[in-house]
Amino acid sequence: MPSGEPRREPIIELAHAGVIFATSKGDPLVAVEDMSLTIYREEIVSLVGPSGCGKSTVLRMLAGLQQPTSGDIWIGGGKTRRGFSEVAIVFQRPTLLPWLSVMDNVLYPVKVLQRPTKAHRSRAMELLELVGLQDMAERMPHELSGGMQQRASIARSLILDPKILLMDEPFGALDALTREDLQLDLLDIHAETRKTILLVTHSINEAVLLSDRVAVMSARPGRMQDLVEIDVPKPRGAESAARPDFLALSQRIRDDIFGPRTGRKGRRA
Ligand SMILES: Nc1ncnc2c1ncn2[C@@H]1O[C@H](COP(=O)(O)OP(=O)(O)OP(=O)(O)O)[C@@H](O)[C@H]1O
Repeated sequence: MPSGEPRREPIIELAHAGVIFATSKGDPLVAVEDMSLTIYREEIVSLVGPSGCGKSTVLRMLAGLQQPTSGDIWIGGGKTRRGFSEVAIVFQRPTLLPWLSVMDNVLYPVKVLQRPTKAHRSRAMELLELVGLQDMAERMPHELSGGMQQRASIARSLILDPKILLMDEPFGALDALTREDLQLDLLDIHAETRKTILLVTHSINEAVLLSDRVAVMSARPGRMQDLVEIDVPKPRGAESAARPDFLALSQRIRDDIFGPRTGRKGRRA
């Protein structure tokens, strides 16, 4: 590392982590095998790979929702999570509680722990501003579009000030234009909050646009296949996708997943 560059501090470490499920038939299913990856504080890392390769399983391990059956996981330097504030997760579907207003949904994680204070309310309002929903605080979830609901979910995920945001295909259920909008908003949210973000996505373009590094997993059993440093200059925007370096990185990831193209018609090998 060149002198003068800040030392990168690991915040997530997967060391030879694996998960074997018992299927309903009783057979073992190796979902993730020998997965090692270090993620540094304030990074955005995307996890990509073929369907069923174990991306969500890795995320669930880091969220504490799935125990590794082999290997180890460290979060924030410890083997066990120290509290709610370390990790928050955003799913593909917004998962707002339909009987609570947007403000009360954002405050919900606080309410599970204690009575929200004035400071919590003003923080919730700041977060709603951050995601562009400041005028929607008193609305009910059904009055919001899908994109707005996902913005509210992102605001809610930040209310306990987690160190790490785990996002499982967070824009996968949105139309293409809303998706683009939220991708760029996520870059703004990251610039403001400096959270470490691990993003599972099926979109190579999204991974390259948003990430510092892209971890490519092999087909099941999922292992680390490639770790791609995304050195496309920041700040990035929609126009970044036309840059030759962006296109070359996207192609490398595509080749990792599908194999290189061969022949005049560009068929895969
Ligand atoms: N609870 C479970 N019991 C048994 N098998 C499971 C369980 N959860 C996941 N699997 C299997 O583990 C493998 C990995 O699943 P996972 O959802 O992690 O993959 P993924 O890469 O996120 O998939 P996708 O890209 O399609 O969302 C799949 O074959 C899946 O069927």
